[in-house]
Amino acid sequence: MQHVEHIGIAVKSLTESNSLFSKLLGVQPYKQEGVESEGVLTSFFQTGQTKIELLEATNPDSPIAKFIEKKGEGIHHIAFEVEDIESEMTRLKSEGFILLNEVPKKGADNKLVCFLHPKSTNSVLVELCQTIK
Ligand SMILES: CC[C@H](C(=O)O)C(=O)SCCNC(=O)CCNC(=O)[C@H](O)C(C)(C)COP(=O)(O)OP(=O)(O)OC[C@H]1O[C@@H](n2cnc3c(N)ncnc32)[C@H](O)[C@@H]1OP(=O)(O)O
Ligand SMILES: [Co+2]
Repeated sequence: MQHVEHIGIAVKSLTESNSLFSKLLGVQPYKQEGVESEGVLTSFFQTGQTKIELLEATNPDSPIAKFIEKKGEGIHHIAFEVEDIESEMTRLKSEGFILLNEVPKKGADNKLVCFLHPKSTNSVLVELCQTIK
């Protein structure tokens, strides 16, 4: 695992939270991107080497909608940059971590991603990200 690539924050309104985080961070989001497969609209802020990813659900079945329904807005996941996502997935699986997808899937911000089940990571939803070259 390399650095923390982004921290994912579940929000009800991207418009409102974009404004709040722009004030908080002193920067504007550098991109907004929908990921239909996840039922999310994302907004990214660069904060040094790491990013803040705000996530709004675009349908009621979205993991973000379910999260907010159960827990309200807040930190949703931590994403780590990895060099080779497939070898990292193999390594983590052999270490007993539970992969939520067996094949890397297309995420936002030009990444291939995989998620680990929180029950195998001390209740922290972990995302692996590999930059698509
Ligand atoms: C990929 C695009 C973008 C990117 O960066 O590129 C994204 O980051 S998209 C982010 C949204 N997508 C995902 O989160 C995909 C992975 N998530 C899932 O598969 C589910 O959300 C899952 C399995 C984590 C939870 O599924 P579900 O909500 O259906 O199950 P439960 O509500 O029963 O939860 C089971 C258990 O997990 C706990 N939980 C749920 N979400 C989280 C969370 N974000 N962090 C920590 N723990 C979480 C929940 O409380 C339950 O625990 P229990 O003790 O049984 O109550
Ligand atoms: Co993410």
